[in-house]
Amino acid sequence: MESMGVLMTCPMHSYIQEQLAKRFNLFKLWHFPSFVAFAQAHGTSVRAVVASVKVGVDATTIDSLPNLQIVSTYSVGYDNIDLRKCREKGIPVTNTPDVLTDDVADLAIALALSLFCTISHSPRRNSAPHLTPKLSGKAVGIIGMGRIGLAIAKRAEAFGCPISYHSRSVKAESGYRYYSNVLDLAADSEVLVVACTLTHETRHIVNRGVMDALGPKGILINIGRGPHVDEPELVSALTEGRLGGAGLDVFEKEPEVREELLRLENVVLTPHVGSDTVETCMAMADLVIANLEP
Ligand SMILES: O=CC(=O)O
Repeated sequence: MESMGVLMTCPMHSYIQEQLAKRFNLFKLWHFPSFVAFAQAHGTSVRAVVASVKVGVDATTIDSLPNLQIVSTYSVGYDNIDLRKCREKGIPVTNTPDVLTDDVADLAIALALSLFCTISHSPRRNSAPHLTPKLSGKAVGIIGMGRIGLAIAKRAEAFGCPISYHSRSVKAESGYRYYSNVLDLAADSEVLVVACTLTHETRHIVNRGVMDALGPKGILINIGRGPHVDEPELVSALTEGRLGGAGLDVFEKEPEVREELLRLENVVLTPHVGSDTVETCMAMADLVIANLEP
């Protein structure tokens, strides 16, 4: 029996590519001159699409694959998949939750720690005596108290940080202080971490008002999605000293990173690598494959 046709939207970690190739009739979209050319030649063979944060699945793609039965994304976020179209066509969408939670939470803490060090280093280059702000004990506000938000909270608690959060609903069992309003959360936080899902409602959830409420000593960490933060406003706030610093793993127009951000000394940047550890990439790949197998 011929194996199922699976389309990968973009290059991913070698392990997932190898594992998919072993089991399925794998098509790599980037080996074709265009999606149209691919769809004309092989569109009817595809029964599954494997997407990632880099290249998702839009309505045109879904409409061009008449035998599509499942979209499986190699990511926890599925904001770049047209869920409405999938729902309309009865196509299930799967993702890779849980297995990457620890890595993303680790990165949020790593960004906060290295950001404090960076802020302390820049004046030191001018040889003026300067003391380091410390992370321990800082009031941490988390936007989004899902799996990742909770894992960040647990880690920050170990640093003696009081934890507050904003999310769609109160998570009473967490025992952390809930804010129904992001502005108030920011005003009462010294470190504000974005860990929520990207939706229409959470786009630019960190706007100028929130940055100003966080203030000149405040630190913003974004391990969610770039569009959660109004980036031009972020650059102004950092440049004008209205915000203390930012640790960013995600950007508004990935893979591009705004020039100004690269030049600022009070930022630490990583190129959307929250789940890029060997163990987690393998676990994510195994989950994608398990989701595809009948
Ligand atoms: O950003 C990474 C993911 O959604 O897995």
